[in-house]
Amino acid sequence: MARPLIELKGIGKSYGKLRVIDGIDLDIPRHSVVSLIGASGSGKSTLLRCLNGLEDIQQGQIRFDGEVISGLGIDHVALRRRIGMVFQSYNLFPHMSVLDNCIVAPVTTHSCSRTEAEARALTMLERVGMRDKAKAFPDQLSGGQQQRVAIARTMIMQPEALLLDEITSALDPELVMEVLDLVRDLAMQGMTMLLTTHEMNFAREISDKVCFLHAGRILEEGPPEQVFGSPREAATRSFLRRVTAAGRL
Ligand SMILES: Nc1ncnc2c1ncn2[C@@H]1O[C@H](COP(=O)(O)OP(=O)(O)OP(=O)(O)O)[C@@H](O)[C@H]1O
Repeated sequence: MARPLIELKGIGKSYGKLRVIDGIDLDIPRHSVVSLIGASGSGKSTLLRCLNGLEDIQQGQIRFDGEVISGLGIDHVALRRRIGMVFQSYNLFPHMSVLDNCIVAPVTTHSCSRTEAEARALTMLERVGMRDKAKAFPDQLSGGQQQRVAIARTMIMQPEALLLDEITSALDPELVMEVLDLVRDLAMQGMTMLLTTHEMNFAREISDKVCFLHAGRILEEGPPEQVFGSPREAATRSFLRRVTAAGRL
């Protein structure tokens, strides 16, 4: 069997006495989409942040394409080129045009020349339907458009995997679909993705595997039809009842 692109083994993470990640094992095969679901505070974002080195882990090991990427002596700049991350708040630089936002990382990390970065950025902006806004500034864009630019900006670094942390949570409902459509396209093109979402129907539709996190552990994982259709654990059922009542499933 092919080696998973991302392998988490026995991951543990605490903030002081608060145990936030409590022994997580997870394999993410290349070209697959894995969704983390669970109540607020269950550790979903923290796990993503541990993966691209924004947080240290205290136990366990993370491998990316077989290479250990947790612990001391890791080049996080190089790592973040390989593992892109998109956040709930788009984090675009307000004083820079869309195009400049997209080229700032490749140019400052010298991963390519300005000319090449601009060419790549325009191609990527075309792909996310934002090429005509290349000269616009972030405050001239809707939230959905800003998030599409943020995704383009990450994709320009040609990452091998994408971490998406609640990328539609800050959006008005009518803008959610345009961002989810883009993520769906990336999945169809074979991008490996680990995402956290409160959009259960989206997780159900797009994921190869869904993991239900509860108090820092993966309490249940499986194909979406199993986790959503016939959850084994009482806590999963209770969570799904709550999201159904809230109209999210
Ligand atoms: N920097 C920090 N310092 C202290 N505690 C933190 C920090 N970041 C997160 N936590 C705590 O860790 C726990 C897990 O937080 P995390 O953001 O990973 O949850 P989550 O499942 O992503 O929640 P949500 O769905 O609300 O985004 C929470 O109890 C949170 O308060």
